[in-house]
Amino acid sequence: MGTAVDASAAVAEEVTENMLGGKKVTVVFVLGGPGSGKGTQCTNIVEHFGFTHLSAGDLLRAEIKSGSENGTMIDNMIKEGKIVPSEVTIKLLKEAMIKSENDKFLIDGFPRNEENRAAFENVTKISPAFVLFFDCAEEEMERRLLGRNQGRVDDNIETIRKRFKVFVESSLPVIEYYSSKDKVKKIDAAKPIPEVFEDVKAIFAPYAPKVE
Ligand SMILES: Nc1ncnc2c1ncn2[C@@H]1O[C@H](COP(=O)(O)OP(=O)(O)OP(=O)(O)O)[C@@H](O)[C@H]1O
Ligand SMILES: Nc1ccn([C@@H]2O[C@H](COP(=O)(O)O)[C@@H](O)[C@H]2O)c(=O)n1
Ligand SMILES: [Mg+2]
Repeated sequence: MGTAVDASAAVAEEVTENMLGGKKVTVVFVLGGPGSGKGTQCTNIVEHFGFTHLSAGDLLRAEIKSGSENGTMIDNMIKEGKIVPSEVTIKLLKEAMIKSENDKFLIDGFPRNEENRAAFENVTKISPAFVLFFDCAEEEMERRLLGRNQGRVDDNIETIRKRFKVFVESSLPVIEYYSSKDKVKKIDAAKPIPEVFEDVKAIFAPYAPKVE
């Protein structure tokens, strides 16, 4: 009797694990300091491994452009390098995952602080398969951001310094949290782009689409 109950509980857990919008999803969090190369490598991962890339920053910038009621607040937060309240960002991520036909997601730049992490877990019940952490020195990240030339309102030296401070004080503890759960795969992101991708590829090999 005890065994039967245990077995059905295990099955139920498997069925409900990481379910969202009626599908079982795989989520990889992609973290690293501003300019560490998260977006650049996500583009490569999408091409080679069939994931959908959801950048929290891009979703927030799209929300500003859409004329949403939260637009002014988000714009002010981004200009100051501050973290937008979790409910706003999680709503955007959740909607994007449900709308997508894919079931494998790279969530780039999220969770950025403990509030992001705990709220995402509470709202979605999703745990990441792992956390990809792009490790890079501030000096190199600063050089990259100042040379990015994509017209971002936060790519100026004052905001960059604020973003570095937020990363150290609020985002590194999230990486430490997942590290304590043995979920972090750390990449040396100071290397040239193709070399970083070689290291990324080794990690994603188990997720390669099957060739029929
Ligand atoms: N390994 C690398 N070596 C040199 N330049 C790089 C490398 N990776 C990315 N870059 C360049 O650095 C800049 C920042 O890269 P990217 O936008 O991917 O960083 P990010 O981590 O997404 O930053 P943010 O958190 O600000 O969105 C871009 O101009 C990109 O071309
Ligand atoms: N979880 C997040 C992610 C981002 N932001 C805000 O967007 C800015 C830009 O993010 P990028 O990942 O594109 O660099 C970031 O500095 C924050 O202001 C956020 O609030 N929460
Ligand atoms: Mg980015």
